[in-house]
Amino acid sequence: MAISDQPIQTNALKRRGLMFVLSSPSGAGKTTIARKLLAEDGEIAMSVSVTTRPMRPGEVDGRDYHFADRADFERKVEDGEFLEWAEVFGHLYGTPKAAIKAGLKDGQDFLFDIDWQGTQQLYQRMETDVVRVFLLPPSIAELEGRLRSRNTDSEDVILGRMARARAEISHWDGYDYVVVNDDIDECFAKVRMVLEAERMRRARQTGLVDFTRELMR
Ligand SMILES: Nc1ncnc2c1ncn2[C@@H]1O[C@H](COP(=O)(O)OP(=O)(O)OP(=O)(O)O)[C@@H](O)[C@H]1O
Ligand SMILES: Nc1nc2c(ncn2[C@@H]2O[C@H](COP(=O)(O)O)[C@@H](O)[C@H]2O)c(=O)[nH]1
Repeated sequence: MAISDQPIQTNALKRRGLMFVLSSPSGAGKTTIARKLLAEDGEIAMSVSVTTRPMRPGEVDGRDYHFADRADFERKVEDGEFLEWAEVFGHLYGTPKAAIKAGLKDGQDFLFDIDWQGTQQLYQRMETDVVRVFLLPPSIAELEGRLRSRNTDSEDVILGRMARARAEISHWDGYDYVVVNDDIDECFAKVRMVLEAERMRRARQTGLVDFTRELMR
């Protein structure tokens, strides 16, 4: 059998990882979709942010966030340890730089649950690695219903999140893909399609040069 007649191991082709950003107004469902993606896709890992906000019941330090106090966070900003950072709802949130940069080189994909400010900063710094997906709720009433049924926040916090919702929605045009999260399964399927397609971008598939050279030999 000639070399070029052997089965092609396309899933073994080397590629650079990507930074998959999921943003939405608070309560639209990005955490829900992110958890499904992490459970069902073995090639993507969560980028775990540093935050100064208090831990919620059920959260685990190092898994959901790296929890830090303000002084520690500000020191990390000074030391240039973040790819991006922002203040959201009165607390600081930031993306640690070192692990992400090393992982991308090794073909690791990262999932980001960050807001529009962080997305803009990431895009400015790492444009070609970033894929930006924005989730919208089917309606404002449904958004409020989801925040309430989540049962994690006080009335004041819920009102604060609702007050910011319209401003957050106004950033929809800073994203590459926009998906309405009405039915969870449908939304998830669409988000997954975007991820699969983006993995096949020619520029990310660093193994294509050798592979096509071999095919053409
Ligand atoms: N398509 C959907 N239909 C009904 N409920 C949903 C849907 N998607 C998410 N939810 C529910 O809505 C609530 C809010 O979802 P989630 O916590 O994922 O939002 P979020 O965008 O991550 O919010 P935050 O920015 O505040 O972390 C959760 O209780 C979740 O189970
Ligand atoms: N710019 C960044 N935004 C972040 C980061 N991590 C989370 N977030 C956003 O904060 C709000 C609130 O999150 P919550 O977990 O406290 O409800 C939400 O919009 C997240 O997307 C980050 O590293 N950078």
